[in-house]
Amino acid sequence: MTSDKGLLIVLSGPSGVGKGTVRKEIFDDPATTFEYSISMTTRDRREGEVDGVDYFFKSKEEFERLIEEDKFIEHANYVGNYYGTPVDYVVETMEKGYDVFLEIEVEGAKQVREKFPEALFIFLAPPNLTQLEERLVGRGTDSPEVIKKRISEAKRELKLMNLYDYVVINDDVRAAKNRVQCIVEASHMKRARVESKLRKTLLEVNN
Ligand SMILES: Nc1nc2c(ncn2[C@@H]2O[C@H](COP(=O)(O)OP(=O)(O)O)[C@@H](O)[C@H]2O)c(=O)[nH]1
Ligand SMILES: Nc1ncnc2c1ncn2[C@@H]1O[C@H](COP(=O)(O)OP(=O)(O)O)[C@@H](O)[C@H]1O
Repeated sequence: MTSDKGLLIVLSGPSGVGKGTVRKEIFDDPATTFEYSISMTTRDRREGEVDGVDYFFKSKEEFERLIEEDKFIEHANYVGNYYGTPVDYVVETMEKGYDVFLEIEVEGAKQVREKFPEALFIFLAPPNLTQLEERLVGRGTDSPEVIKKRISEAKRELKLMNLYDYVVINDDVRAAKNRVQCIVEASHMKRARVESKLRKTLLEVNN
């Protein structure tokens, strides 16, 4: 039985759909009880970002050494930089009984599914491709060529959404945050019900 262990929650989806925005909304809510796993990356620190808060910023050499040492649950090369989820923090936090939340791109989520099939996988989807493109343009961080590439990548990624446990449409940030929180609550209730049934069956078998 695993009831003492925390749940691993994975929020993923195409670039520009609003993963970072929804994640921030979730963690700005004092009612949120899950722990955020801070990723490691080799990308440059942006203005206002703090090492150890937004990311652990690493050199390429250091990141590759950590890959060699098997220190990641998953890692991916995204637009020329490495991103990865540190294994120790996630495992230790779940062992203590806390839920751990990952906000990662689609390739990384695929790797997590292989290692933690019991995790909760939530795909954040745009209301439509036009709005996805508008968000990428509106964010102002990518050139028109990069946006074109991200849209074509998004079309491929959207086809994978049926592999997830839940799809949340990010039409409104607050609504999407609420949906994610409800899904986590529901998953806890479902897990408790399954474990209670298992316990009953075990009692019957043992008597
Ligand atoms: N696979 C993986 N992806 C990550 C991780 N951390 C962040 N990402 C994803 O990497 C992508 C780029 O993140 P970032 O450079 O912060 O840019 P932005 O989110 O597009 O502003 C986003 O889709 C994040 O969800 C991680 O540990 N592993
Ligand atoms: N529900 C929403 N409605 C309108 N704009 C949104 C919504 N969610 C996010 N955005 C905007 O879309 C852009 C991309 O969001 P971001 O969180 O950076 O995406 P991701 O982390 O998935 O790449 C940002 O400019 C953000 O303000």
